[in-house]
Amino acid sequence: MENIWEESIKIIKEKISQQNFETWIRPLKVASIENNHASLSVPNKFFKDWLTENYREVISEAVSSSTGKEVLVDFVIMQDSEKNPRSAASPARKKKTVEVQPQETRRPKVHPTLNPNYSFERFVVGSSNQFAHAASVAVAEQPAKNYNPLFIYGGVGLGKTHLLNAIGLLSMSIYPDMNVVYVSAEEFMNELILSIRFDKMPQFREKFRNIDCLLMDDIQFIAGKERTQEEFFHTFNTLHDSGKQIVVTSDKFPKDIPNLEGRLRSRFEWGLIADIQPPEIETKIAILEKKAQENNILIPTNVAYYISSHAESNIRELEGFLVRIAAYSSVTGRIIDLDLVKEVLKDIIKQRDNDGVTFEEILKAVSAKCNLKISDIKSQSKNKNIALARQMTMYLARKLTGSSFPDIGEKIGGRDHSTVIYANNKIRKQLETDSKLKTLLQDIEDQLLKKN
Ligand SMILES: Nc1ncnc2c1ncn2[C@@H]1O[C@H](COP(=O)(O)OP(=O)(O)OP(=O)(O)O)[C@@H](O)[C@H]1O
Repeated sequence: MENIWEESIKIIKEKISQQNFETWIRPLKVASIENNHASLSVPNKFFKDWLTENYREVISEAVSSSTGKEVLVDFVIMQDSEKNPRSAASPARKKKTVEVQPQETRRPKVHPTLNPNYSFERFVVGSSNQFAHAASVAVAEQPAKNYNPLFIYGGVGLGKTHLLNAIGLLSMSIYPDMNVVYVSAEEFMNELILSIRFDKMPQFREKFRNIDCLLMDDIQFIAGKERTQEEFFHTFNTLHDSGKQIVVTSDKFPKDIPNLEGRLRSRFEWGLIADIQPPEIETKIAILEKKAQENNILIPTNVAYYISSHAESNIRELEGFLVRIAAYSSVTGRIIDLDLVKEVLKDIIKQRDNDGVTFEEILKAVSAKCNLKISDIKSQSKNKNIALARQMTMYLARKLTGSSFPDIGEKIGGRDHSTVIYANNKIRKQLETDSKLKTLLQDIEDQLLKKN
C-alpha cells in the first residue's frame, strides 16, 4: 500500500507545482487501497473539499497508473492524533491505519437541488451587490409579484449562484408548498437531450412547465443552442403566462450574450435586470471575515486586509486563499498571522505583480503597432484608423489593467466613461467576426505580457 502511494506521489509531483505539492499532497496519508478504491486521509474538512474539487482527478490518475488499474480516490478526515505532521512521520505512527468510514465516503454523490450554505444570511451585502441582493429578497418574499423575470448578471465568482440559491431557500421557507426548481442551463440542456433521445418529451415538459419558481443558472450557456433555446422559450412563456416566477443568472448583460435569440433577449428585458459588480475592498474583507467565522478560523484584521487587497475581485478566489491558509496553518500547527499568509501566498502574489501592465505601456504598444502618435490616439480626431486604435487601447486597458471605465476615460484624453463602455463593447463584438483585428490585438497583448 505504502509503495503504491510512494509511486503515485512521484507521478503527482511531476504534474503540480512544488508549493501545491507541499501544501496539499505531502500531508496526505494512505488509509486503504482495495480493489478499485483508495482512501486517503486528510487533516480536515477544508482539505477534503479542496482536494476533491482540485486534485482528485490528478491523484486518481496517479494511483491508477501505479496500480495498473482504474482506481477511484476518496478522502477521509484524519483522527486528531494523526494530525501533527512530525508525529505522523514517525515510523511507529506510520503503521497505524486510520479508521475509514465507508458509508460516508462511498455513498454516491447526491446533488441536492439547493445548496443550504448559499442562504441570504451567509451573503455579505456591500455596494457592489446591494441592488441584486435587494431584488432577490423581494422576489423570494413575493414571487411573481414585482420583478418577473429577474435577470442577475455579473462576472465570474461574484455570487450569482449564491443569490439564486438564497431566493430558493427563502421562498421555500416562506411558502413550503411552492415547487422551486434550481437548474443550471447546462443541466436543462442535458435533460432535454436525454428526453428527446428516449422519447420522454411529455415528461420533460410536465416537469419544467409545472414549476412555481424556476431558478436557472448560467443562462448564457444556451446561447447558440437552437433546440435548447426553443424549449426554454416555451417553458418561459408557459410559466410567465401562468404567473410563475423566473430568475436567471448570466455572466453578461442580455444584449451582450452572443447568439442569444432576440425573442429570449427581449423577454429577459421584460422584468428587472440587476447586476453584481466586483466588490470593493471593504466588502471583500467582510466576506473573508464571515467565511472565516463560519469555519471557526481566527483571522486577524491586518491579515484579512492583506489577503483582500491581494486577491482579485473573484470571491471564489478569495475563499480559495482562505482554505489554503487554514489548511497550511492546520498542517504546520502555526497560528495564522501575516508572516504565514505571506509565505502561503507568495508565489501567487509574485506572479500577479509581474503581470501588471500599465495604461501607458498599452498606449505605447498600440500606437507603435498602428503607426500612430500617442497624441493622435488621445486627440479628438475622428479619422477611422485613429478612432479604431483609440478603441483598441480602451479595450486592452479594461482587459489588462482592470481599471474602471471612468479611469480609462480620464487617461485617454478626458473622455466620458460611456465612451469607454461603448468602445469596449464595440471591439468585443468586432472580435467575434474580424479575425484580422483579433490577430492584431493578440500580438499587442502577447508583446505586453512578454515584457515581464
Ligand atoms: N456577497 C457574498 N457574501 C458571501 N459569500 C459570497 C458573496 N459573493 C460570493 N460569495 C461566495 O463566493 C463563491 C462564488 O460565488 P458563486 O458561485 O455564487 O459565483 P457565481 O457568480 O455564480 O460564479 P460563476 O460565474 O462562476 O457561476 C461562493 O462560495 C459564494 O458563497
